[in-house]
Amino acid sequence: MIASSPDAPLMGASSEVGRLCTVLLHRPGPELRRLTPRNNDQLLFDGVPWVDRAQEEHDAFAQALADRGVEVLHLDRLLAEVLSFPSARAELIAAAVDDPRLGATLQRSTTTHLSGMDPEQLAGTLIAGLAHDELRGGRGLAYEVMERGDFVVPPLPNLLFTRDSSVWVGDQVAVTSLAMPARHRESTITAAVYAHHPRFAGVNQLYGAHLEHLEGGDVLLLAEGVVAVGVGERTTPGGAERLARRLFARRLAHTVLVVPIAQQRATMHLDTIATMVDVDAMVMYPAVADSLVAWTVTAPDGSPDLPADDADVTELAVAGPQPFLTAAASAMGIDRLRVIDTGLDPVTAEREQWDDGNNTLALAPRLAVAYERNTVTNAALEAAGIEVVRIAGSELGSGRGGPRCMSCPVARDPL
Ligand SMILES: NC(=O)NCCC[C@H](N)C(=O)O
Repeated sequence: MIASSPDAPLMGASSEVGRLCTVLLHRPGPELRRLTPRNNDQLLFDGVPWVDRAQEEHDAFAQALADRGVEVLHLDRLLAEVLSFPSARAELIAAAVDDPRLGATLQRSTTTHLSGMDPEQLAGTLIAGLAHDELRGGRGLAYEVMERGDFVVPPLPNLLFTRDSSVWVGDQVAVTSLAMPARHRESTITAAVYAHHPRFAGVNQLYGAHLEHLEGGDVLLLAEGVVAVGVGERTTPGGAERLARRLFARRLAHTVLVVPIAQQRATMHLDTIATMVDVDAMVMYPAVADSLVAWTVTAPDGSPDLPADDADVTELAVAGPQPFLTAAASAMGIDRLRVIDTGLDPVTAEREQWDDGNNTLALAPRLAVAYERNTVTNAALEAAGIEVVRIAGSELGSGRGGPRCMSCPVARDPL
């Protein structure tokens, strides 16, 4: 039986750079072995990774965090633990078969199959998926018509990128609403873990998987009370607006900067082009540094008591657009937000942006984890006084995500 620890540290985060205390990771497993040249595009990978090496790289990432005093939580273990609770099992099995491809008969036989599993097996199957030929006792028209290699329950190879399916703001957690069909089910897992695991007992959920699309990679906590939200391929303006209302209603932020980003794979999230490495510094793709703009959203004047989360009648105050760097510095109350460039020349910058050179994970002010391959960006970071913890990512990077994407901070010290 699992129990919450009375010694568990306080949870929550109010910045990108406060000392990282606890982080949620997911070690890639059998779900990555499902990737083939036929399905990798649909499953949002740019290739077919060498899984053993990806696991070694991830283990080294987790170790680098642990070596610096960070408590590492593993999503698959938390999931297996909550699957000992009947309500969590029922929720997650229902989510796994909630797929219009299946039809009622196959949904029933899949539910029966999954219900017979112990928590460990069920956690493994919810993540790695269930192929047609692994389903004993499958029935129904859809089952007959499917090919042997088809998935009754598709795998979740992008669970590796724990950043996107939940994000903490203050002491609350936003379970997000992922835009791409290949990732929808991920947030049913994070929602169940936060709702049922004793470790998170009493934590308020700030957002939900059924709401407008919002992904954690688009949410940057620039400073206490100041949240930047990228809108583009993944997060919609509607998602940014809903999050802003909720942050204001719960007094978790006073300003939300809404930042349009190009709707393309290379810039799928705001954290693919910029991340914080110090209280007043970001590493940023230089090609966007001058053109990036922000709309500044604040709670309406004279509303000290915003009534409830979704008081949709409340008009938010919206100003802009302004250059992002100007709007951010002003909201953060600093003279200037310093920018460290990814790359040196435009071609190197483009290559290192693609390889997640901007996607750093700060462990504390001026201490960040980065992929070793981005040598020019890392040298620029060091020249600017940032200590860089280098990790290998040749295989992990084939999913197009770096150290920030692969981590969800659960607790950071306040600055
Ligand atoms: N925050 C991030 O940029 N996460 C990386 C997500 C990569 C994943 N293959 C995706 O396309 O969603």
